[in-house]
Amino acid sequence: MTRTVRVDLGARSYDIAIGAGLLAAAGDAMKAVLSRPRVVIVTDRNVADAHLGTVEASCVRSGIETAAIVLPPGEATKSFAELEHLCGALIDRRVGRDDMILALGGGVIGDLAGFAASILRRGVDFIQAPTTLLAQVDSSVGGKTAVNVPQGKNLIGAFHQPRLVLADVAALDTLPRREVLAGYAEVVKYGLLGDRGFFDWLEVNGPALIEGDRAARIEAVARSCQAKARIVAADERESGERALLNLGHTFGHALEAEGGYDGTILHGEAVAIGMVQAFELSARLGLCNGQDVERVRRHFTAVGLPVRPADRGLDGVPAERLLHHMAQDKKVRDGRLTFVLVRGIGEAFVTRDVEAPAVSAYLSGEAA
Ligand SMILES: NC(=O)c1ccc[n+]([C@@H]2O[C@H](COP(=O)([O-])OP(=O)(O)OC[C@H]3O[C@@H](n4cnc5c(N)ncnc54)[C@H](O)[C@@H]3O)[C@@H](O)[C@H]2O)c1
Ligand SMILES: O=C(O)C(=O)C[C@@H](O)[C@H](O)[C@H](O)COP(=O)(O)O
Ligand SMILES: [Zn+2]
Repeated sequence: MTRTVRVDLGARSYDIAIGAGLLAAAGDAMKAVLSRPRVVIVTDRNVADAHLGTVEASCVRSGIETAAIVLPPGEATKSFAELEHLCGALIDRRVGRDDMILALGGGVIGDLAGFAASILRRGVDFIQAPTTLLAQVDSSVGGKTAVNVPQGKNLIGAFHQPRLVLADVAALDTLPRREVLAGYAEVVKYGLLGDRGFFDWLEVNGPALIEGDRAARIEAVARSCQAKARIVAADERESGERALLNLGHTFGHALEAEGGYDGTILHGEAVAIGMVQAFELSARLGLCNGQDVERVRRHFTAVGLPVRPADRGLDGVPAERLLHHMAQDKKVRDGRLTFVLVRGIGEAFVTRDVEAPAVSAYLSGEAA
């Protein structure tokens, strides 16, 4: 059975369909949002090998013409160079304002193709068909699109909402385990930021979900999308509450920049470590009790996620270097860092009241 979550954004509202086998029926599902029967599919080599044929065959059955652009896999593809290459390829295929771009892949493809769609001819529609757990629970929803630059993550981008999201959990059957775990970190994020009951549920059901249990995956994707859809509908452009979705990301993005986007550390792994750090800093500031910090650390460790920079060989990075990366964070206001901290599991909040020396002391391992 397909579950549907609506993202309520007035004229830019859209549905997220969640179920098993949706890629095989993508043609019919997309028809309602196409101006003409043509879709240009942007994907990466791994996803093309596993799923492109299924989507193309479905489009043929539905009378939709397709063209495919296949990019290299990995975080390095979310770059200016690949953006230029992709825009050129879309223009060569004469993609116009009445065409539809289909982002078929993980967060890298969704963020890059979505950004290309936002700037091509000043805006072309796109559909997200997320094929990683991370993309199904997070990146395909909410309209943040971007590329990375050497100075930091997602620093060049735009808000551009998709017209439809097709989250086929059957596509996750071919996803490598390390990628499943990285996506799982963003699932846990929803529990940690605002839903203690969901975290309780994940402590019980997380291991089965990771092993491939379909029902658990559908439930986790649907609950995550419901949480994200509610926050995005309330604060589309991140002027307030949406910043909660950045829990763990101020620390995590600094680690990713240090890692050089070469696979040393995956986004979800950086977010897992970053969330533990947000809990540890909160406890150090007297905001959160130590039992909740330990519970988060224990759950991540139990499922096989990293909990400290050393778990990905990123220990020993000087605190000043990490703070230098954090100074590029999009949440900085008036030169002050903004942190998402916690009063406990399910109780995150946004604050500008943390002084850089306190963060530096924590990152340097100085006694509290
Ligand atoms: N826009 C947002 O709101 C948002 C939210 C969270 C993360 N992100 C971004 O998402 C990116 C990470 O996305 P990701 O974790 O999906 O990584 P990814 O897109 O790099 O995909 C991970 C790997 O899995 C492969 N893959 C994808 N689907 C597959 C499948 N079904 N079977 C086999 N292999 C498959 C890919 O080729 C790649 O090698 C980061 O750049 C992060 O910043 C954006
Ligand atoms: O959708 C959001 O808002 C998020 O913050 C979701 C994050 O998981 C995601 O990694 C996002 O791309 C980070 O945004 P950024 O603005 O910090 O680059
Ligand atoms: Zn993220």
